[in-house]
Amino acid sequence: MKKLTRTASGLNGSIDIPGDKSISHRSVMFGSLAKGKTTVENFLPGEDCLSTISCFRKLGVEIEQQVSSVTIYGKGMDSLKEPSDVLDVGNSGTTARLMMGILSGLPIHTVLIGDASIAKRPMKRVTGPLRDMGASIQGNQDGNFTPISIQGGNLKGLNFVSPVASAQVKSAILLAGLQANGRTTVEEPFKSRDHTERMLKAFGVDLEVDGNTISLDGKQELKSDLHIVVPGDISSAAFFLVAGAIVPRSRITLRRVGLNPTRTGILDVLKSMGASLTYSNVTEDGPEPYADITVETSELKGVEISGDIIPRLIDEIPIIALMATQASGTTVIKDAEELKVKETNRIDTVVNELKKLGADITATEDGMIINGGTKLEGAVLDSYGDHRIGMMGAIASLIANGETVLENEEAINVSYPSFFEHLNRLQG
Ligand SMILES: O=C(O)C1=C[C@@H](OP(=O)(O)O)[C@@H](O)[C@H](O)C1
Ligand SMILES: C=C(OP(=O)(O)O)C(=O)O
Repeated sequence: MKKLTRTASGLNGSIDIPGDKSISHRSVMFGSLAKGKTTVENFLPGEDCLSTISCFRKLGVEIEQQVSSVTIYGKGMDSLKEPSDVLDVGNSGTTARLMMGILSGLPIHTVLIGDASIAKRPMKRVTGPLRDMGASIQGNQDGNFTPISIQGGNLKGLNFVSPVASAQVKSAILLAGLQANGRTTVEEPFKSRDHTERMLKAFGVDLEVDGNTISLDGKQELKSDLHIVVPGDISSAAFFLVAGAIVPRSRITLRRVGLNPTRTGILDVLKSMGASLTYSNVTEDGPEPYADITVETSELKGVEISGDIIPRLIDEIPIIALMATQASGTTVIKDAEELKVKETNRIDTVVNELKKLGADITATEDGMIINGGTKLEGAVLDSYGDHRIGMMGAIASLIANGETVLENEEAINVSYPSFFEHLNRLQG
């Protein structure tokens, strides 16, 4: 339980945004599949990414980790060994689904488990197509839920049209395709984050991207000796971007924020709502662009958020909803039913927690409607074990009258272990 209070003097100063979670996971995964050494700088030492390291260590990969510096001594895909223990993905959907793609291509037997939240997240979206490629997969409710066991190997390429815009689905199928006989193609309805495509290319994989369709030939090797610099996670920066915009008398700079266009929906929304943002030190020479972003207290107005922008800001919807409570007019969020299958049902948990603070917010089938301009009152909030709901509550406390209590705040360690340290620094 954490007691939090309103910030009187505004947020000021600057922080280095910790490494991107999606890119950190992939650096360990692809480094483990490559032959040779991969070094990673600004790795995110969050619990989710530590789960990925632990899974690959159990598969026999030597990985050194000192906080945000990681070295992976890969020996190629064929060297991954059948583990004597289950692989525990903890709270991480990305670890679960991408691992399933990798494990399906290997001639070994593995069992994947996770925490109580993972046990409720649908896996058929990956186990279905992986079975079609030839993997033998068992699991609760016909392979939809963990525990899931996989006997992989001897896959054939697949032409897969995904019903959801999901980078986890896309990546899982491509990682299986990399080990399959023949060509694999994945098409998605809208473009989801493309870190897998960018990093596989950096590892020397030949892959073709045509709009929302990605194809690759199987039996390709990943080249090694790569040094990966992970940019700051825009999904973590989002909490402070919104805090800077809604807390009176604020001006903060967030350093080296990743600006991959498949992730910058939050910046488009901040801009259309009227937030003041300035960019400096823009760096575009690596596979992933990044920059420093300065945000100041701003007058905000409500907007509609729907369609192809949704996958570009899916994890930012909780904090966008809080921002909308402080904007004039109404904000409508549509086409976001994927929120229901995250660490919690984020339509329900966002609406519940913001209502406790006095917000005028209504859940809909595929999103929420927020009437803004509300003065929030302190309340007892819960993260429900969902890091993003916890951080939304902590940022809300900065503008709510009186005291706010946050239960289960430790969930924040999943993606942002230094969150409260950064918040204290900006509070001065
Ligand atoms: O591939 C990834 O790293 C992720 C993809 C997204 O999930 P979906 O693929 O389920 O949309 C996102 O919500 C998650 O935080 C990370
Ligand atoms: C949905 C998330 O992650 P994952 O799917 O990897 O658990 C998230 O970080 O908000």
